[in-house]
Amino acid sequence: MLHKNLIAGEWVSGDASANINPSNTNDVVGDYARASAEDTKAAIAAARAALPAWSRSGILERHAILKKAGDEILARKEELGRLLAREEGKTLPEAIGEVTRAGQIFDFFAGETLRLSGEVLPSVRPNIGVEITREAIGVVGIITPWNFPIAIPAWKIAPALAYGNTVVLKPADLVPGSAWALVDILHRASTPAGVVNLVMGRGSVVGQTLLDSPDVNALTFTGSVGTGKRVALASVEHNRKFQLEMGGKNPFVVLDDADLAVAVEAAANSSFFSTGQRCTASSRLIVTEGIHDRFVAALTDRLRGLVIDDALKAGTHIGPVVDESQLKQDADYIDIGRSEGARLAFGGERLERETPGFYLSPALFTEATNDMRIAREEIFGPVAAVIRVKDYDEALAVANDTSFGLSSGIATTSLKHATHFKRNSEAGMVMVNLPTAGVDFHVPFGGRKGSSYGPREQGRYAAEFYTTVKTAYTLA
Ligand SMILES: NC(=O)C1=CN([C@@H]2O[C@H](COP(=O)(O)OP(=O)(O)OC[C@H]3O[C@@H](n4cnc5c(N)ncnc54)[C@H](OP(=O)(O)O)[C@@H]3O)[C@@H](O)[C@H]2O)C=CC1
Ligand SMILES: O=C(O)CCC(=O)C(=O)O
Repeated sequence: MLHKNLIAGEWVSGDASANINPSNTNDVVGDYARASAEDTKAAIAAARAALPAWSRSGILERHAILKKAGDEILARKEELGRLLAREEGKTLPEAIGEVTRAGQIFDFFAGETLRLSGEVLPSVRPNIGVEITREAIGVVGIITPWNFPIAIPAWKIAPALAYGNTVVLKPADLVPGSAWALVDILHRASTPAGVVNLVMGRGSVVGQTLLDSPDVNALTFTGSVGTGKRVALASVEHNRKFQLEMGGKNPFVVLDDADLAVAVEAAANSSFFSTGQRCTASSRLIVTEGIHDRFVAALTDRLRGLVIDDALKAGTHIGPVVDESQLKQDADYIDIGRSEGARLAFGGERLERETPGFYLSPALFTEATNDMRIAREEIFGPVAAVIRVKDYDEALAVANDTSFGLSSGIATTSLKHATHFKRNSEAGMVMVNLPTAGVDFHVPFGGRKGSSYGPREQGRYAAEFYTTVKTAYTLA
C-alpha cells in the first residue's frame, strides 16, 4: 500500500519512496508518496481556505479532536512504537516512550483549549475598557527532523490546532511513517478538511516550497543549523513569524563531590542513549581532576555492558545510527578526534549484527580539549569527549564556551555548586544529577545562542509562538 499525502482532506498520490529500517536495510517499512512543489502549494491553499472557519471554531470542537487523537495515540502506543523503532532505529522502549509523549502532548493541548483566556484592563483614559486577547496566526508550516518522528510533529501540530491555526506538515523524508500515522489519526478524529495537511518528501522540494510561499504565516522548524538559517532568511523575506530549534553541544559537568553512580548513569544516558541522536544529547563530559579517572573507568565499564543491536530486539540498549550518511558523519568525527590528539578510550567501531544495519559502538574520547572540533561541532551520534578540568570554576567556563546553548547538566552533591550552575549555565534547560536529554512534555523546551530562535516550544509557553496578541479599546 502506498501511504499518500493528505491535502484538503483527500489522500493524494505521488512518487513512491521506500522507508528503510536502519536495523535491517532489507526491511522496507512501507512506501510513502513524495509530494511535488505543486502538491505543497495545494496544501498551503487548502490550509488557507480552512483557516477562517477553524480559527473561529468552538473550543469544544477543538478539544474533542485533540482529545480523541491523544486517546488513540496512547491506546496504540505499542504498535506505533514498533513502527517508530523500525523506521528510526531507537529502541522499542524508547520509541514507545516517545509515542506516549506524543499522546500526552495532545491531551495537554486538548486541556489548553478549555483554558484560553485574555485580560480585561481599565484604560488610562476615563470610560474606556481595554481587552487583550490572543488570536491564531494563520497557516503554520511545520518542518521536522528524523530523530523524533512523532513527538516533534505532535508538539508542533497540537498547539497550532489548539490555538486555531491550520497546518501544513513536512516530516523528514527518512521517517515519514510515524508522521503519516499521526495525520491519519487526526483525519479520522474528524479534523475538518484542510486544517491538517501532510506533504511528505524532500526538503529541497517540499520544504523549500513552504519557505518560498507568501501564504505561510508562521514557520516552525527543528533540524540542522544550516537549514535553520535558510528558514530564517526566507521568513524575514516574507515578514513571517518563525521559530527554530537547532543543534546542541551540550555540556555535562561532573564534580569531585558527585555521586559516581548517578554521574555515570546520567552521562551514559545523555551521551549514548537514542544512539546520541538527540539535540539535547551531551557530547562534552567536563570532569574535575579528583574524580576524572574513577569516572572514566566506571563509564567505560557501563559502556562495555551495553547491547548495541536491532532496535526491536528485547534487551537492546542502543539501536543503529539512522542511515548511511549519518554513520559516515559519525565515523568522520571519530577520525577527526583521533587526528586532533584525543584518545579513543572506548568504542567507535562499526559493528556487524545478524541483519545489515548501521551499527556503531558508543565512542568515548578522553584527553580532549574544548577547542577540538569534536568538542565544538555537533556530531549527532554516539560520540562523546571527556574534558579534564581543575575545578568547578573552570568547568563552568568550559561548559559555557560554546556557540550553542540548548541543555546542560551537572553531577554534584553540593547545593552551592548546583545552585550556582543553574543560575550561570548559558543554556535554555539545566539538569542537576539528571541526563541533559529527556524532558517533560508540559514545560517549556528551547535554548539560547546558536541552538534556538524565537519563543519556547511546549507547555503553556507554546502560546507565544502560535498566537498573536490583539489589544481592543471600547468606549463605554
Ligand atoms: N536539532 C535537532 O533535533 C536535529 C539536528 N540535526 C542536525 O542536522 C544534521 C543533518 O540532519 P538533516 O536531517 O540533514 O537536517 P536538516 O536540517 O537538513 O533536516 C531537517 C528538516 O529540514 C528539511 N529541509 C532540508 N532542506 C530544506 C530546505 N532547503 N528547505 C526547507 N526544509 C529543508 C529536511 O528535509 P529532508 O527530509 O529532505 O531531509 C527535514 O525535514 C544532523 O547530523 C544533526 O547535526 C538533525 C536532526 C534533528
Ligand atoms: O531530550 C528530549 O527529550 C528531546 C530532544 C529533542 O527534542 C531533539 O533531539 O530534537
